[in-house]
Amino acid sequence: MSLLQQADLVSVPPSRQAIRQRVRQLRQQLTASEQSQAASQLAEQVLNQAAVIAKQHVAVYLANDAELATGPLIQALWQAGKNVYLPVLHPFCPGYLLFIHYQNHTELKPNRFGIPEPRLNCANLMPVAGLDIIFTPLVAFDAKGNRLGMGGGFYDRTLSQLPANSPCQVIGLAHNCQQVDQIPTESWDVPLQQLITPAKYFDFRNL
Ligand SMILES: Nc1nc2c(c(=O)[nH]1)N(C=O)[C@@H](CNc1ccc(C(=O)N[C@@H](CCC(=O)O)C(=O)O)cc1)CN2
Ligand SMILES: Nc1ncnc2c1ncn2[C@@H]1O[C@H](COP(=O)(O)OP(=O)(O)OP(=O)(O)O)[C@@H](O)[C@H]1O
Repeated sequence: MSLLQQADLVSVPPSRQAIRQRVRQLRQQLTASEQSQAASQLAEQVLNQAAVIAKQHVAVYLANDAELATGPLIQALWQAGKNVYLPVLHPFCPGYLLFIHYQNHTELKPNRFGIPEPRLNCANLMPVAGLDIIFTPLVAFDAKGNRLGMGGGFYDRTLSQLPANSPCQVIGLAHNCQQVDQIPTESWDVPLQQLITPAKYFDFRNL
């Protein structure tokens, strides 16, 4: 075995920042047709899950940075009669998200990251604990359900508000190429219970 190979065996696992950079680059290389096929497959996968069928209040996101697109999923959820909510950056509690009811006619405005979000309106606000499912975006995940996001801690902070015995299910959505061997975790990370890619359903509970 060469010295180079030996060095490889003891090499430190990639850092969170290195994983972010590599996986963001990988998903940005998906073609427009791969993206749109993935988005349609996702909608089909999600609507077939027992975990989703009986649920009413579902938080989704609008894709940014080559994330798995949710257009077809949102249409399918609406068609199935579900209430759909989108994350909005909290105006007074920095780093937290609020969830706002999203309907066909809802006006959207880009937030400071350029991601479209509904206007804040108390009448359309759903408390986190009132959601049945929160579909989260993410940059990378591993086989244990660890989740790495864009680095703002928005979902980690917001999900940490859920009571320990909450029936709300936290389900990651990602392209297949976003799975990595191992994510180095931090104390504040909120792991995923389930994750859906266009090809596969992962259940990380009772691992
Ligand atoms: N689609 C989607 N919506 C979401 C999230 C997300 O990850 N995806 N978020 C999940 O938390 C929140 C927003 N968090 C974000 C954090 C960083 C960047 C981002 O693009 N960062 C740039 C630097 C931009 C800047 O500093 O102005 C970068 O890292 O290149 C985007 C969203 C709420 N909504
Ligand atoms: N529950 C929390 N309370 C306070 N700070 C937090 C909490 N969760 C995360 N943070 C802070 O947020 C910052 C970013 O966290 P991290 O890199 O894990 O975000 P991320 O998972 O990539 O992003 P996101 O959750 O928005 O998708 C960290 O500096 C961390 O200290």
